[in-house]
Amino acid sequence: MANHITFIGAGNMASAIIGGLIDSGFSPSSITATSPDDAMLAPVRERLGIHTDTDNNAAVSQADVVVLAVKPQIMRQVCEAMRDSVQHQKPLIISIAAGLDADTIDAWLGGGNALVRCMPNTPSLVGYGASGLFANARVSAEQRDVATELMEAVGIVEWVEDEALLEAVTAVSGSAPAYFFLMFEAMEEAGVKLGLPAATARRLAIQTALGAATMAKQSDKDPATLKQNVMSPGGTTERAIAHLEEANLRGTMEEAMQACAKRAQEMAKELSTNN
Ligand SMILES: NC(=O)c1ccc[n+]([C@@H]2O[C@H](COP(=O)([O-])OP(=O)(O)OC[C@H]3O[C@@H](n4cnc5c(N)ncnc54)[C@H](O)[C@@H]3O)[C@@H](O)[C@H]2O)c1
Ligand code: PRO
Repeated sequence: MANHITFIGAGNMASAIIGGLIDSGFSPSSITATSPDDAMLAPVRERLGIHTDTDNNAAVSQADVVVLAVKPQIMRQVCEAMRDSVQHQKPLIISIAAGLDADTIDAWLGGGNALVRCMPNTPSLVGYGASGLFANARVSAEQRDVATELMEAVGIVEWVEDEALLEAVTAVSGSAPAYFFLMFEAMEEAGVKLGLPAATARRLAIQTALGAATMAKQSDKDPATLKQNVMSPGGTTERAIAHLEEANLRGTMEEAMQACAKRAQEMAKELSTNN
């Protein structure tokens, strides 16, 4: 594992990853998080016991891993302002920013960097994250292991060898928590129309999703078989599933995920040229 990890940005995703690292035994004294606003850093410092700094360059100068966790729209200005310290220190760079390709970030940091691009998701906050990772040619096998260990602290990790596949990862896991939250909203609304109190419908829907996901993860049966096991011939589930198939749920999911991946592509273009 790394000796010292610096997080540039101390927001939702950075706090989630830091929390996971500490829970998995990484020493808080080996972690620094930065933000220009010390008022944002105080709760992180107090809750997690890590170092904080309002100076990105000072924080980079002691790190062997630097995680870029600021919003994509300000990434260029943040990277260019710490270019000299990155070039001097040569840490492993891990960017979790959506839609910014490895070469663009590397160039903003002065070039020649070992850089991993990561697409995490918000369930990292509760240790159930799913991250897709891509390494540029300068990343060593040991640095890959460091990145894997870092992101496995908050969930599962899948490496892709073609950077463009991070767009697919964004569609399948990065943005996908929102698809399930939409499903919870819809199920709660429908449950209320069927007469249940909203809180009851919500609790039942969420617990059912948790149960279904846990079964799908633990079972050696594929999702189609698990689905079939719920569907008694001529029964209630068969009727509901037939309705979802007729309404083209599969086609709608495909279109939504294509739109997501396309937007990731557009963002990469917009952010690398207009940033
Ligand atoms: N939220 C998601 O679902 C999600 C999923 C995948 C990837 N991401 C990526 O994660 C990154 C962070 O997202 P987030 O949701 O944690 O955002 P956030 O707004 O919660 O956190 C951003 C942090 O950056 C800090 N910051 C601003 N300017 C800075 C500067 N000059 N130097 C250092 N820190 C600075 C802010 O104080 C804040 O703590 C983004 O690039 C986003 O694309 C987010
Ligand atoms: N949230 C970010 C977005 O919606 C990136 C993946 C999840 O752009």
